[in-house]
Amino acid sequence: MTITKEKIYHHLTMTSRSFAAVIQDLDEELKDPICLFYLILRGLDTIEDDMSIDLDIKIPYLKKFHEIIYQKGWNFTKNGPNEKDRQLLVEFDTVIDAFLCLKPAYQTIIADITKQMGDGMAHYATAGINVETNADYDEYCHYVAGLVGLGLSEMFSACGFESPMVAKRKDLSNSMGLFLQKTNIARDFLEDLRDKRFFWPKEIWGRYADRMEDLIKPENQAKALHCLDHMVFNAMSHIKDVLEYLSMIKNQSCFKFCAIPQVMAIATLTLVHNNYKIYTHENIKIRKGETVWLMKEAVDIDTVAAIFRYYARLLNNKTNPLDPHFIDIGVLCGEIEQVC
Ligand SMILES: O=C(O)CO[C@@H](C(=O)O)[C@@H](OCCCCCc1ccc2ccccc2c1)C(=O)NCCCCCc1ccc2ccccc2c1
Ligand SMILES: [Mg+2]
Ligand SMILES: [Mg+2]
Repeated sequence: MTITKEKIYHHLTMTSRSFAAVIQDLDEELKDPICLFYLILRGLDTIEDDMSIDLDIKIPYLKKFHEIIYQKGWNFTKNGPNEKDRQLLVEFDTVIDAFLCLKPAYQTIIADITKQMGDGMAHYATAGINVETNADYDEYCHYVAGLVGLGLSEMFSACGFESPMVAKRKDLSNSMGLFLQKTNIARDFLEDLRDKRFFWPKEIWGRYADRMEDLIKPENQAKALHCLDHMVFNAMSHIKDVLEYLSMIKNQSCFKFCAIPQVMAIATLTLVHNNYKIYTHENIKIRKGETVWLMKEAVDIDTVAAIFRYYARLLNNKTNPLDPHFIDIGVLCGEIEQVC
C-alpha cells in the first residue's frame, strides 16, 4: 500500500463507522473509486454541516467544490474546532492526489455528482430557504443522498459489473439514497434540533405542533409520537424501490455493499418507530449484535427480502391503533410482504 492509499483508508475509517466496512469489502476495481467518492462528498458535507461558517463563505465553497477536487495541494482550515470530520479537509490534498489517479470515467462521474450536490446544498443553505413541503423534503434528500445512489449506479454500470439498466433506473437509485437519508433524519431529530438544523418538513410536523420545537414538550407526547410515525411512514414509501433496485444487482460484492446499509436502515427505522426516546435522547442506534447479524445475513435478495418482511411485521405490531397512520402502515407492510 502506498502512503497515499494508507492515508486515504485512514480518513475513511475515521469519518464513517458504517460505510468504511462495506466500502473496504468491495472488489478491487471499485474500492478506491467509491472510497474517494465517499471522502470527496464527506468533505463537501463537512462544509455544509458546519453552522459556524458564515453563509457568504460557505456557499461559494459548496458551489465550487467540484473544481477544488482537481486543485493539487488544496486544504481547508476554516471549519470550527468541533466539526467532527474537520481533519479530513485539513489534509484534503491527499484525497485530491488519489482522486487525480483514478480512471477518467470515475473522475467524471464523481465530479458531476459533486457539482450537483454542492449546488443543491448551497440552495438549501441560503438564508430563508427551508424544507417546508414533502416535495422540498424529497428534493433535499435527493441532493444529499439520492445523487450518491445515481453516482454509484453509474460506476457499477461503467466498470461492467452491472448492466447499463442499473444506471438507467435513476428513480430506483434515488430511492436507495432517500431511504437511508430519511431514516437518519427521523432518527437524529434531537441532535439536529440542538444544532438548529430543521430537516423535518413543515407539511408533516405542522399537523401535530405549531412550532417544531414544541414536539419535545412532555405535554405533547401523543402528538409527537404520531408525528414521528408519520416521518417513519414517509421513509417506508421508498422500500419497494429499494427491493426492486437490489433485485437488479447481480455482482456479489456490489450486492453486499448496497444491501447492508439498507437492512441497517430498516432495522433502525423499526427501532425509531413509535419510540419516544427520539425526543429525549441522541444517538439512538440498533444493538451491535443486530448489526453483526445483519451484515452476515444480507448476502442475497431472498434473505434481504425476508429481513425486510421480518422488520415490516415487527414495525406493524408496534403501531398504535390510535395512530392516524395505523392503517397506512399496515397496507404498506402488506405490500412489502407481496414484493418480497
Ligand atoms: O455527517 C455525517 O456523518 C452524516 O451526514 C449526513 C448529513 O449531513 O445529512 C449525510 O450526508 C450526506 C452528504 C454526503 C454523502 C456522503 C456519502 C455517504 C455514503 C456513501 C457511500 C458510498 C459512496 C459515497 C457515499 C457518500 C449522510 O451521510 N447521510 C447518510 C446517508 C447517505 C446515503 C448515501 C448513499 C446513497 C445510496 C447508496 C447506495 C448503495 C450503497 C450506499 C449508498 C449510500
Ligand atoms: Mg453530515
Ligand atoms: Mg449534511
